[in-house]
Amino acid sequence: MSSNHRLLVKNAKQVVLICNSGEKYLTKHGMKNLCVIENGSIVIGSDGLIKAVGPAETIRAQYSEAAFDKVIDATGMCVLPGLVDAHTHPVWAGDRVHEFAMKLAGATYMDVHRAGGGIHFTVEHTRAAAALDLLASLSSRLVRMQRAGTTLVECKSGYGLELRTELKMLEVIEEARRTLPINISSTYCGAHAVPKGKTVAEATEDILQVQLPRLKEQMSAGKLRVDNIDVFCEQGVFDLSSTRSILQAGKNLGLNINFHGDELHPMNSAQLGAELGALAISHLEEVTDEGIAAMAKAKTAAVLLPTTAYILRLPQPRARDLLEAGVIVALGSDFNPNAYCCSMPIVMHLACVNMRMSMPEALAAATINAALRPRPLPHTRLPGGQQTWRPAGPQHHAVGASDLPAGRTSGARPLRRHQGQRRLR
Ligand SMILES: N=CN[C@@H](CCC(=O)O)C(=O)O
Ligand SMILES: [Zn+2]
Repeated sequence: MSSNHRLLVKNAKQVVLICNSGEKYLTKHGMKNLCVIENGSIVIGSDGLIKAVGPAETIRAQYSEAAFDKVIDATGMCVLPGLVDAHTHPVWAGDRVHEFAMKLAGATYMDVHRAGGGIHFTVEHTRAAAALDLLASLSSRLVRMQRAGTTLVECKSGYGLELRTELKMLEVIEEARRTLPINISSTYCGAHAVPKGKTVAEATEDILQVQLPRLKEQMSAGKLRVDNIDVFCEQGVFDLSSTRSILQAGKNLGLNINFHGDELHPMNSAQLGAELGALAISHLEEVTDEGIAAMAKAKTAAVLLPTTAYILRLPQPRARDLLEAGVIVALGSDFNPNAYCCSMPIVMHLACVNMRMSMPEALAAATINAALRPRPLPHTRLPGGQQTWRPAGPQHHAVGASDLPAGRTSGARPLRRHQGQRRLR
């Protein structure tokens, strides 16, 4: 073998594969027994994709004639897949540090929200901000995330609550996606709160009749890529029925349903998500046993956010119950002006200490499971050669980010079994 390869990472004490049989997600026992190669090496081809992973001896023999642009001696080190952050609100302006004092003095999240602060405060500042300034602050936040190991991040809009600013936020996310060396899954969250001066019914109508049709236009014209639709389904925000209509309308546009549910009150969001074929539901601090069973059956992922329970002093999400029931459990930082955490390692740490997940479970939740996305069905050609996904549903298998370049992957890459592999417990 004598072609030029981009990189050889050799002699790592451990190469953590997470899984090795092309799994698209892990549950239960699969999350407890991760696949690890002791003393392993990795070859990256000139296209940036992983060409081979295996015991150092095997790779040495197979690639003895190969030339590498770069060689990293990883002796004594552990090689992990890129981390995946499944829930963030990283596009915003306006510092909410003053609310921390209010919360320490006893105000709840909804007290602040009802008093016109919280999301409303951020909406006011984000509406007034220039797109370039939002892009600059988003970029520096994404760089911080990347420095902490994140290679794929879900980014939401949701601080506009009207067409102009929601589009501005999605365009900023699109620009970051196009230009920054981090992978992004983009989420339209126009139903993050009911805007001041509107009722829930009016806000829902605006989303259904104004915002979503315009989003569809922008997507069809190839100006915007949006992957998911989100709603904050909560008492005093969007009720179950308005949540249903917005999510269903998003699904009809081909967006994956990925929404905030059962956070502060049991809303039966989990059951609704399962029924609609949601890809994921975030928070779930107040999920019921019935909701857990429905999510396990529908293969709807639970995105747990340990920073939220920490900062808001909420009950911890029921990670153990979700795991035991066989739900696909993922993790996210919930980075937002109220929970300022860019680091998935800290999120994993909190998940272990406060939610009683094991280290292998937390790693699987922050890699393969957080990269869950629906399998692309046969492409539908749109005018202009653009391609689209068919709507997600529980019948579709999820796939990991396995078509991403090496160093930007989630670890959800099918790998061959090699001698010397073992399970990490
Ligand atoms: N719960 C709703 N949304 C965010 C908080 C957003 C904000 O407070 O600005 C969350 O996921 O925690
Ligand atoms: Zn959120």
